[in-house]
Amino acid sequence: MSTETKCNPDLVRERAKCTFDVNELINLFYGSEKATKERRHFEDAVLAVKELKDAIPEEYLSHKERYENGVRKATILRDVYRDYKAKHNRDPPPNQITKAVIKDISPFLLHNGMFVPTIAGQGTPEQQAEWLPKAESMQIIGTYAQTELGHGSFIRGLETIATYDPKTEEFVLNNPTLTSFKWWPGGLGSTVNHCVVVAQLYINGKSHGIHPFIAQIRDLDTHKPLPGVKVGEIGPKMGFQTANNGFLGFDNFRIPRKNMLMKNAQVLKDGTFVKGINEKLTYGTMVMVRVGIVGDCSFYAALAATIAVRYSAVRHQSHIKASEPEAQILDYLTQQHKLFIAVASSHVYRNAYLWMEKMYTNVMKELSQDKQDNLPELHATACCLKAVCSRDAGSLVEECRLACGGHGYMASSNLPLTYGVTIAAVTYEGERTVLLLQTARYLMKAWMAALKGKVLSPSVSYLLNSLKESKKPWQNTPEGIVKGFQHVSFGKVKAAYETIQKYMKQGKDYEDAWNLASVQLVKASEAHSRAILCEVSWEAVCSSSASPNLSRVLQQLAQLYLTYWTLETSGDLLLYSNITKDDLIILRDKYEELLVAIRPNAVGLVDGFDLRDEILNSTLGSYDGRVYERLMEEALKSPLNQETVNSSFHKYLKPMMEKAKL
Ligand SMILES: CCCCC/C=C/C(=O)SCCNC(=O)CCNC(=O)[C@H](O)C(C)(C)COP(=O)(O)OP(=O)(O)OC[C@H]1O[C@@H](n2cnc3c(N)ncnc32)[C@H](O)[C@@H]1OP(=O)(O)O
Ligand SMILES: Cc1cc2nc3c(=O)[nH]c(=O)nc-3n(C[C@H](O)[C@H](O)[C@H](O)COP(=O)(O)OP(=O)(O)OC[C@H]3O[C@@H](n4cnc5c(N)ncnc54)[C@H](O)[C@@H]3O)c2cc1C
Repeated sequence: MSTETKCNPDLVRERAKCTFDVNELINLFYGSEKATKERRHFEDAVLAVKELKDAIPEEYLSHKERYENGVRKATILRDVYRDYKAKHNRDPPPNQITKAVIKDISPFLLHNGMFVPTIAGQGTPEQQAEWLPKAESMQIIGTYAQTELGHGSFIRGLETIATYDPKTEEFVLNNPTLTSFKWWPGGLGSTVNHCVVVAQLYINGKSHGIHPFIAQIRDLDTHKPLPGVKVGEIGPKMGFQTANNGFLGFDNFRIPRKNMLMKNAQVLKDGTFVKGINEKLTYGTMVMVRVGIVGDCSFYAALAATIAVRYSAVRHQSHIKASEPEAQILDYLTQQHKLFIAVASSHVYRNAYLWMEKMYTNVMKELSQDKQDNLPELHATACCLKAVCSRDAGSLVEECRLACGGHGYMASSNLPLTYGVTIAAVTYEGERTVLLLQTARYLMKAWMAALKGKVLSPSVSYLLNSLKESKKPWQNTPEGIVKGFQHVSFGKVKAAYETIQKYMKQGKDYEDAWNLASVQLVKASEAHSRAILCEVSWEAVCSSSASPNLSRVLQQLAQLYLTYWTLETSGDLLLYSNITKDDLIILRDKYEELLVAIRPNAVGLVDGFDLRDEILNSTLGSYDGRVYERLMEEALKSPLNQETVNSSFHKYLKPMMEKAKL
């Protein structure tokens, strides 16, 4: 963290006002004092590498240069990770320092994030022994190639074909149509030489569904595509410019039998297909990544909030009272309304992520003992939390950007890029609506079980309680609000179920009735997610080991989240809970009181995310608050400012002006 020697005086004053120990918050947020120390130590090691610093901002580079610079830095970063591991005999601690180096998305994201985990999760011990050492040491570089031009959401509809040839004991990979071409995989464009390819398995003309295969697609020495492989990059996008997303097609491309990842299903030498215990285990990597995305949402909300809150403390505009100097924009209640929800949401997502991570670890342990009972709950919960947190986080980042006025539109604020990256998660790893409908399937089943009085899984057990408690009066307490959100979810689940029944009674089949009820089903899933987020985050705050000073502020943040969403969804609460208009007025006042109570700690709270200037990468959000100086310094880096007169003057402007005289 930078020193306060040249700090903007407003920020110095803000920090002096803070009522809690910022270091305590940092340690709590990241797990412990030791975790903070180790993370900072690793970040120091990365930032000490001079070659990782960019000479000019990436925005001035061409698409190609930007990618090449990304690969250059990703390889150096990889060395730092390797050296750390060799020295400390363990992986570096969880950190976000890649953001300080790559800024956008690493071309190795899919290698580390999905290629290696898929081998680990879907490979047999022999396959793991063969591929993991090479992949983990980067002797080979891979990606996860599932989505195609024609299909992303509906993966049973994928068209890439893997036909088993028992004579040679090989699979023959083919992409028979344009729509079957793989499209999107990160790193595929020009970086990787291997990939996990998800393809339809055919044996003796019979389809056996989709399975993961490892294919080497480029020569390890020349990096040229191997014969039978057509591969390239898909071009510029809204964000993810350095992720190197690519396309891929195979033409009678052969891979050995052992390259089908066979932890779940197997193909024996003679072509016998051995089914796995549950074909959905093939989707396992996606579940893992969806859980991780909830944690990413916490980071992006924290990053945007840090930039916007610090900027709002430094920025003065207009007067609250005519007799007083221009106010810090952070003093406007409307600004607090825009920003504090981002601070609060980052904590909520963090707690939800930790809760989901525990659920994931438990289910993985159970699966290793062939126990699958809790897999549907894990899948349903990961789907809806990923869907809701990513959409909300995208909106929060955009709100933080707008809250920075014109300067928020500058690339150098880092808010436009952050928005592009955050919002991508609404689509990748399962499109939002599609995932919410997966959760709705689970909710409908849970509802039917509730009607029969059966015991429900913990995350939906409130459906049974709500059935019993629906007559109890509303309570204006955090616990009462949590119950209120559960009642809303209960009401929406019930309504969606009854709508399906209504259509079926009218003669529709279940699928059509489902489609006709699907707007309600999506809303029921959203309400279920909100109930989980509220319950989990409130419980986390209540059971935290924080000191009284910090605990007070964390409770304020959690209550802000609960109250914000109560007011945002008041119509639903009026419909489905026993809240009254008077309760809503009390809560509106409470919300405004919370904004005022949080205000003195706003800067301390974002300092508590402990995001270094290099990670923030923002002219507006740095620790010292030198906003205007940085804006000018960055502007002066523009290539257009490296010459007094640009050649376009002589080529175009002057001739135009002279023509105009004639
Ligand atoms: C490191 C960060 C990298 C970020 C870069 C991005 C990478 C990517 O985007 S990779 C590509 C990601 N792609 C997707 O996420 C595709 C989304 N689609 C799906 O996951 C599936 O197609 C589906 C789940 C939407 C539907 O699958 P389908 O086979 O058609 O299943 P049904 O709808 O018929 O449901 C059957 C049954 O299976 C259960 N189920 C589905 N998925 C899972 C799962 N992962 N785990 C456990 N169970 C699962 C589902 O709940 C149904 O159960 P029942 O209701 O009991 O029948
Ligand atoms: C930045 C980024 C990185 C990515 N990286 C990878 C990667 O590394 N590897 C990889 O394999 N893939 C990757 N993807 C692809 C990604 O996983 C898919 O784009 C995603 O799963 C959505 O699928 P789709 O594009 O087919 O959307 P579609 O399904 O075509 O969605 C279009 C619309 O149709 C609606 N829709 C579709 N099906 C239904 C339904 N059943 N019911 C109701 N509505 C429906 C959706 O709600 C949406 O509104 C990436 C995508 C992005 C944006």
